[in-house]
Amino acid sequence: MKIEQAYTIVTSPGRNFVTLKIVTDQGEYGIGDATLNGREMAVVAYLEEHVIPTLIGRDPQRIEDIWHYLYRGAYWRRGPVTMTAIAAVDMALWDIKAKLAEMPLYQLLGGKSRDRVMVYGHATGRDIDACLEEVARHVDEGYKAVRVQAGIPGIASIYGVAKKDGEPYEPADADLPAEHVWSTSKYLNHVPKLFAAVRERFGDDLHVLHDVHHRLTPIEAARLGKEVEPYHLFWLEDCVPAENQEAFGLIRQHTTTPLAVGEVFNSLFDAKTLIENQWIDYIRTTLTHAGGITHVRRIADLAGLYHVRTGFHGPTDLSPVCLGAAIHFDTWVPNFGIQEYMPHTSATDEVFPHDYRFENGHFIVGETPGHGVDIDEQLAKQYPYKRASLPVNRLEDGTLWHW
Ligand SMILES: O=C(O)[C@H](O)[C@@H](O)[C@H](O)[C@H](O)CO
Ligand SMILES: [Mg+2]
Repeated sequence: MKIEQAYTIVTSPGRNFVTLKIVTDQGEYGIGDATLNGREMAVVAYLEEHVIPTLIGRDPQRIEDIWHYLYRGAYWRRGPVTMTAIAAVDMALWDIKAKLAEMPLYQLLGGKSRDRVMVYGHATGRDIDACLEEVARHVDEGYKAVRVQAGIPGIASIYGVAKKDGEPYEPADADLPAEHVWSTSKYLNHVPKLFAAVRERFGDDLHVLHDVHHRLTPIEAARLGKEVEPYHLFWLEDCVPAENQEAFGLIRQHTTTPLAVGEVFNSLFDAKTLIENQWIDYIRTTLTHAGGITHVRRIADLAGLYHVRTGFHGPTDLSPVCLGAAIHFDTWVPNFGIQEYMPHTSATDEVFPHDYRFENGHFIVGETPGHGVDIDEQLAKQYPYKRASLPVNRLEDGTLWHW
């Protein structure tokens, strides 16, 4: 069996998605997600110019060999563009292999470790009251876990909070990056009040999470972790930028609040020190941005040795192809923690027909051979690519900060 053809499909049903389709000489095909939010066309160019021409004629069943060919063979290792391109190939090849085996992907990985996959949804509001209403809506819809992000008095625009209450949040909202103003002290003073209000209204059973989105220093993160300890967060996410993995050692010494990190990682080596020192509790790296199933499986296996569980990234800027494959992975992986879930628009769901379903706060994996997600290429053509950039943050004095 040979790979006969491979091509990228760029579509924007509300937001941009990049999909790689690989077709064999026997007519079987697989698809992989190659979406890197705000940098989509860099991955398209990498795939079209450097990856696809080397795939033609190869045996699609040799997933491991193709992975190493693309990783080692490039000489230039790692990086989000390279690893997203490799991930798309890997996901498409696992899709093909599972279709050939006539099995849903989770069976090939080792079968079910659980019947359903717990997810967390996003509650966001311009102020605490609006945010609590959104938490209530999620609880009514059956969610067992909710991420809570509220506007901060004195900060006009902040990550995770929609411009208007009730609207879906979409960060890549401008052709060129919007500029926001950030104040660490206003943020740190407000967040504990938010979680006090959440616990007072919803009691102890609901799992609550919070995303700091990389904006603190280690000692500030330690303070926040300590101050929210009484509210028993499921996790505190990305409390500092993580290029310097040692920084987490300091945070860990100060707080028992569980720590999650890794949505921007693209390699096992981004997480190795964090995992081996047991400085984190959840690893968030998902399939699309870190070399696909083949590589993320290695990360999860290492994590399992150190009591670190998975908590895959799942915003709307990963396509249903990534989400579908992730649900298979989540259903199998022994050290599963939780799966992030931001519902896609109905236009996106139509372009990407899928067999996973949401039920009572959980995803239920489908039984279709492969990863269970397809793309309607005709419909995809109706939504042309439109450049969209993520915002940047500046401190009140104008210094460029982390967004
Ligand atoms: O926890 C999350 O879901 C993330 O922080 C996202 O919302 C990122 O900001 C987005 O993926 C950037 O493109
Ligand atoms: Mg995040």
